[in-house]
Amino acid sequence: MSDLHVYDTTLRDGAQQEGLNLSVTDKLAIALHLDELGVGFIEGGWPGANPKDTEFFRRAQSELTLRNATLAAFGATRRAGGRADSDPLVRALLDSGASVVTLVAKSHGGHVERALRTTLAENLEMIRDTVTFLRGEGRRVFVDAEHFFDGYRTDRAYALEAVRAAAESGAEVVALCDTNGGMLPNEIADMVGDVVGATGARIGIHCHNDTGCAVANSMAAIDAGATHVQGTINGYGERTGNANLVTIVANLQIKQKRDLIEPHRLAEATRISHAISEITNVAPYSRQPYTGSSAFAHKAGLHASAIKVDPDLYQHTDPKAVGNDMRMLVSDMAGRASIELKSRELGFDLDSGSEEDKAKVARVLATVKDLELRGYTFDAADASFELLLRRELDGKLPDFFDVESWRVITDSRGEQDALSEATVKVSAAGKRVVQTGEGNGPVNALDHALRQALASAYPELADLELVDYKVRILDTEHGTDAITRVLIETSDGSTTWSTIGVAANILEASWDALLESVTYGLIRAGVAPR
Ligand SMILES: CC(=O)SCCNC(=O)CCNC(=O)[C@H](O)C(C)(C)COP(=O)(O)OP(=O)(O)OC[C@H]1O[C@@H](n2cnc3c(N)ncnc32)[C@H](O)[C@@H]1OP(=O)(O)O
Ligand SMILES: CC(=O)C(=O)O
Repeated sequence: MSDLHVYDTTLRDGAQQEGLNLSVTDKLAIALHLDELGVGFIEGGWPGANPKDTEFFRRAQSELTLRNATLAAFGATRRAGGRADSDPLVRALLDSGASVVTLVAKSHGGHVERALRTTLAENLEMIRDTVTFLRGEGRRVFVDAEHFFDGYRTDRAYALEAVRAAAESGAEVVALCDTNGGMLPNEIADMVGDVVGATGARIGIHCHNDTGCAVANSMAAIDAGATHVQGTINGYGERTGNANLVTIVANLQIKQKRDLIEPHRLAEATRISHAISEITNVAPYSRQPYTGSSAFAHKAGLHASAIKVDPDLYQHTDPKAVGNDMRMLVSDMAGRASIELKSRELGFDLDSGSEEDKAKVARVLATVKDLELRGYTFDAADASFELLLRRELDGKLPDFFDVESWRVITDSRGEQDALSEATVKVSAAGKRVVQTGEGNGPVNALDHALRQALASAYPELADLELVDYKVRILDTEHGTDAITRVLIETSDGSTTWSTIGVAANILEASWDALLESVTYGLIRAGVAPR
């Protein structure tokens, strides 16, 4: 295994992201995921700065069993003019019970004078005193040299003195921080190379993504001699975020063949990245390198036709290495190969080379292109594509129910919120049902009425839930005559699927998407028409 430290700061710097708010229980759960991923260090927060982080470290001592990682407590050097042994925040670091303490220290002369409002000499003394004290108390100490690169530009000698002060006092690592995130890879490489040579200290790197270069900057620093890298899961962090640690690890491990974490752990990266998104309640970024749902999704027909021969022709690596999957997207950019591969993904073999299969593929392709011209978008509605495919292959879909009519009214009374009421008339399992349903909007009311009407024939529908509803007006030049596209996302508790409806009338488009959602749900549940 490589001796490069993989240091995660999701629970501290990641939690500095706007809108991201973690409870102690959330933090404990995320720590377990990070440990499973195989990171070396987990920075849990700043004990003493807020009761939540203090509580996290208290509970971690009895409730958190880490198999791979070491927990680190983050804090600052002692206050100017004080003493480390009596500084309440430094003492809180000791009380946290963490065996590793990471101290943020100033390394930029301008910040010392303007933000700390103390002298350059006193700042060096704050570093020495705090590191020495914590080392004396048996802690491993890492130092985060804040604003290092900006400081190096304005006063290289002082920036290096700060690194030496930390290292000579016993800091095991001095992580150079691009705190404002404004650096570029070539500058970082030069500066890190210089610091490694000039100080002999073990150097780490901590980058923010304000230039969109956080990962590239971290990689450049490692190339230049850094042996400790900090980052966060999903690139969470203040402003535009921190370096995405999974991207860095995957790059180093897959592209540069450095053994950082065991391959079976890297193969859990996509699942863990998404599991952490669930806890943070921040929607996963689909275009995230390696772990995003679009990271290995292919839309263009030419790509699909080459991928049919060999996936490596249009993929930089095997998605399985990070636990992701290749996906085919079907749209008006599809070709025959896209349909064949997507069908295979859905469990239909249209790839035999027979004339019959070729004709089916051509028919599906023509239908997709025609519908896309009329406003459909199947790459966002996988379930509707599967229904289209089944319709084309079997001639029709299973005859679960017949719709006689539907109607919806919305009324507003005085100060009360507007309420919608829908009536649907359907036949299923040999019975005609007239059912009303209420909702806070017309689609919600239609969804309730439809599923209640079908409930006795298909109790399986009770598990379905409409989780997202998106409307887009196409061709807005025509004002109210424009076409409406509705995408509905439905969940059965374990899986979600998307269906589409397109019509001049928003309710008709919504109704069509709802019917597809229910039909797909019944097929998925393995139900036969009753
Ligand atoms: C670059 C980074 O992201 S570092 C991590 C930043 N994270 C956070 O700030 C989140 C947690 N912070 C907090 O809860 C609070 O800011 C606390 C508890 C740390 C301090 O709160 P307060 O005592 O109310 O001080 P306040 O936040 O206004 O100012 C910070 C103080 O720390 C001092 N300080 C800043 N950096 C350092 C440092 N590296 N070493 C020592 N002191 C420092 C500042 O000069 C200021 O001192 P002052 O009170 O004498 O003016
Ligand atoms: C320490 C830290 O988070 C920074 O300088 O960005």
